Amino acid sequence: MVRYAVLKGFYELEKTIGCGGFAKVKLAMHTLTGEKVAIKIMEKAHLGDDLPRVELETKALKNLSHQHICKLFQLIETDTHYFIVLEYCSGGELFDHIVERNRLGEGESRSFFRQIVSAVAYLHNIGYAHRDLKPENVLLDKEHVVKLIDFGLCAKPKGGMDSHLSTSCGSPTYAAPELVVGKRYLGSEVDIWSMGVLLYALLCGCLPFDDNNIDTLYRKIISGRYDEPEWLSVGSKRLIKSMLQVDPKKRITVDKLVCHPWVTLGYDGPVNKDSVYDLHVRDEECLNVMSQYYGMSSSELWLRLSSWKYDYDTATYLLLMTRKKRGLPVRLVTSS
Ligand SMILES: O=C(Nc1ccc2c(c1)CNCC2)c1ccc(F)cc1
Repeated sequence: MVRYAVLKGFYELEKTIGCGGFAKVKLAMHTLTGEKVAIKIMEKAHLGDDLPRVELETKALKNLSHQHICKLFQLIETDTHYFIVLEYCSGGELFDHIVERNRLGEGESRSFFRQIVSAVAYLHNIGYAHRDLKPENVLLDKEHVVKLIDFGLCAKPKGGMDSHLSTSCGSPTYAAPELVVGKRYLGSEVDIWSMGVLLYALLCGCLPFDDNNIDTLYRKIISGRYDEPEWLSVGSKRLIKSMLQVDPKKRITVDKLVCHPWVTLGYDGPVNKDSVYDLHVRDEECLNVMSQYYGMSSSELWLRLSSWKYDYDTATYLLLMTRKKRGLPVRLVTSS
């Protein structure tokens, strides 16, 4: 097991649970709370021009607090590595869940899709676009609640959500036509297209546009033509069609999506895009447990925590709050 000195005593590293392009994700245990976390480890020397993505992701994650977005607990930088400590999503990738079952029924697809729409609507509402929505970036926690990850390509256009972007990014298979042809595009519109691809994958168990040859794949995306398996209901076909519109101006908007008839069928209303958490809430019980351990007053400890340095104290506090939300005892593991 490769040891990282900076983590010693704070996290116990366990197995590798993911290997992305420039990052490795390892399961770990936060020593003071005993809680499982996922640590995204990146070697600076291997990052090259991907370095700005790390800064973008960490900057975004510090501002995001939503029940369907993977939580950031701590940021660690050494001379040679970045470590991003995140919420562990023990249910793994939604993609694997779909493949295991071949495809999902409408009810289960709708449940997952509503959670994805909730997270994306929240992002757009605060001025972010994800820009890399794909099944691999939709994880499930142990209760199979959706958690969006990988904000390495998200954008917060300076001019707000109505100003165009031009960086070509994301995976071609899920990329909108305007992105693929290199036109300037709106982050919100490409996210809608990618969610259309995600919904298709949920309901059909395959991708609407797929080909091993990249040029053929581009041609399929730009054509906007895809198969409609016979098991798709009229309602789901209509919704997918409204999202996979080649002309971004004809594409459904997220405000229409949250109250679309197919999305709300069987539910008592539109998708709730608000976060159920406030970003930096003061929780007396968690503060008391930590202040006893640190031998200082709650107010003194809150003074340190409320600057949100995303250091080990931030991680301890946020993980105690996670335990509390799960109805687990709010306690620290003092015996070493
Ligand atoms: O928890 C994560 N991944 C994860 C967790 C559990 C399992 C997997 C990935 C994949 N195999 C099944 C079990 C995870 C969390 C945050 C992140 F940015 C990247 C990955």
